[in-house]
Amino acid sequence: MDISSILQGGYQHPLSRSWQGRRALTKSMLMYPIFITDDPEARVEIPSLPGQCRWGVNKLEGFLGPLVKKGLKSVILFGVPLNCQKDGRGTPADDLTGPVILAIKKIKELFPSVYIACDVCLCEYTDHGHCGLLHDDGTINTGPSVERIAEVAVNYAKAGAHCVAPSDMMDGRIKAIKRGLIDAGLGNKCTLMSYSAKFASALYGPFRDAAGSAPSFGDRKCYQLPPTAKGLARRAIQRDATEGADIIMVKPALPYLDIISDAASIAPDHPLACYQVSGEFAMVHAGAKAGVYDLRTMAFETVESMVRAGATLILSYFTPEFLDWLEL
Ligand SMILES: NCC(=O)CCC(=O)O
Ligand SMILES: [Zn+2]
Ligand SMILES: [Zn+2]
Repeated sequence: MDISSILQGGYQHPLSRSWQGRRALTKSMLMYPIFITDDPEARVEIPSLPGQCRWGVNKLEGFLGPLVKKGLKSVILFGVPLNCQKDGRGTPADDLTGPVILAIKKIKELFPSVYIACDVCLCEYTDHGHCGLLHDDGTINTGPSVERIAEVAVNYAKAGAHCVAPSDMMDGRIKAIKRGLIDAGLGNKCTLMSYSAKFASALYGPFRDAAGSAPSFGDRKCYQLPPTAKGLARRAIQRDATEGADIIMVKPALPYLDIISDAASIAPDHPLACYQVSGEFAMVHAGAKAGVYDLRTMAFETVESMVRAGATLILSYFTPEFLDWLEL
């Protein structure tokens, strides 16, 4: 089967079907990013992300149960391995006994209605903290990086993930992952959500504290997009749509509303996601704490601006609050 022939990966689940239409903000448009660590009993607060914790798999029932009751529809999992041997190729990423694969299975068993996406990247699992494999001189080695990232994505899909979401920004990974899913018989069973336009932003700081994924040297400017690069973002969105992405994502969200709007016109027939990242969430909280505005009003204003720009799916740490605030 050819890559461009596969559409069913994007609507195999009732929730991913709902993302194929456009509407006002509802609970089903929110995807909650959660951090899973390898101590099964962990519940460790993340100081820079108010109200967010690193969770062990044995705590997921107590954590997610009340949210599912309030209408939580989907989560995106980030692995935070603290007790594993990291190496140059991110071997622990798809360890069958690692936190992500265990959490996929646990959440499926406990909450079969919850749609499970997995962030796919190597930075949490490599000893150098970069998102791909490196040459000896420290630059990205694209071919083997793409191969490894596709392997991890397919292994998450095999473990039962409804959606795999590569955030590494290596050229060619969307095509390779789609090919890998098709070859594994999962092309029509797993959604491929591409972090297509991921900018090298100052807003990822709290996430890097949470996930322990700051690079040990250098930065990510050679693979994440320069904040001024509207043209590159448009080309990346176009390319990923052509390479077989089922959902396009823009990240961060608030400083890049123009890119969200561009994506909506470049790929009008795809669901469009945006990620209100850790630094955006922390900013909304900090402003509210300083008395600049009301937290709830500002949370709505930011997320509704993303919907207005064209987003149909929003990854947000405010998801638990929105489940209280929204009727539907
Ligand atoms: N792949 C995830 C990130 O790089 C950061 C997200 C955030 O700052 O919330
Ligand atoms: Zn990464
Ligand atoms: Zn990342």
